[in-house]
Amino acid sequence: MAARLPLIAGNWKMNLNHLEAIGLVQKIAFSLPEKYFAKVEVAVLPPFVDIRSIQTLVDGDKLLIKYGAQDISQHDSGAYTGEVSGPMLKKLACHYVVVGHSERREYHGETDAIVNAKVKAALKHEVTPIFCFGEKLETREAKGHLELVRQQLEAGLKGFTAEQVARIVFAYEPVWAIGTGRTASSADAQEVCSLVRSFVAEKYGEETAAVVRVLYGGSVKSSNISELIAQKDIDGALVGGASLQADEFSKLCALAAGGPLP
Ligand SMILES: O=C[C@H](O)COP(=O)(O)O
Repeated sequence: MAARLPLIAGNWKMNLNHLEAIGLVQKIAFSLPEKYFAKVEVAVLPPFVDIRSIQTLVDGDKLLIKYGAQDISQHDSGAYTGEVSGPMLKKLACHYVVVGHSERREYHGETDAIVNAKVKAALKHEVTPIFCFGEKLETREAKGHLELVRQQLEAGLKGFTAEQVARIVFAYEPVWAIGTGRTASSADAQEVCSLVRSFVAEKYGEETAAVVRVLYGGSVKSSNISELIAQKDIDGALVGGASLQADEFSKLCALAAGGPLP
């Protein structure tokens, strides 16, 4: 199986203005010297208004930290008030964009079809989509999580070729574990991440399945990252709350890199 570099992506959600963003990225960069980046890819996903400042910092100081956005429009341009397009993100040299986060699905009515269109827009403009999916608590309790995730994958990937799927980062985020302090057990997370890889193998071939990265997200912290990342099919984490604290996030990234702690 091809080696997959772990990815730790910090989704800041609606936190930190552009000045605070600069401070946080500087602290993370200071804590994580170059040697860590050979073993883990580190990305921050700030609010749109912070991205230009982070780009300037990363470029100016030649930082190895990557960055991206939390959403993308399915359209390239036009009368879509409040939206930000793929070409705009590309121009800011964004590496990643989160698509289909449960908070967008829940609060902004994003359907699987919209998520599919947004993943497509990201791929078109060469910004790597971090495609999110996952079940709510009632589905998990009814043991319907594997079927639901399969449906979300079918719908989200509709119409894509194996070459396109190979460029997607998958993120399994059980909604009941987001911001609740309740992490899925590593076995539960592995069960779904393994399903994702099998699904990709079945539909797009073993080679594609071997290269795609599958992240887990939901109350990931420095205290649980090692166990999660030790699972065969978990290639990193999408981190919310813990990505807002420089010390905690740097420690988490260092552990994902296999240490030593900064
Ligand atoms: O995108 C990140 C996830 O929603 C996880 O957030 P959390 O780490 O605060 O639970």
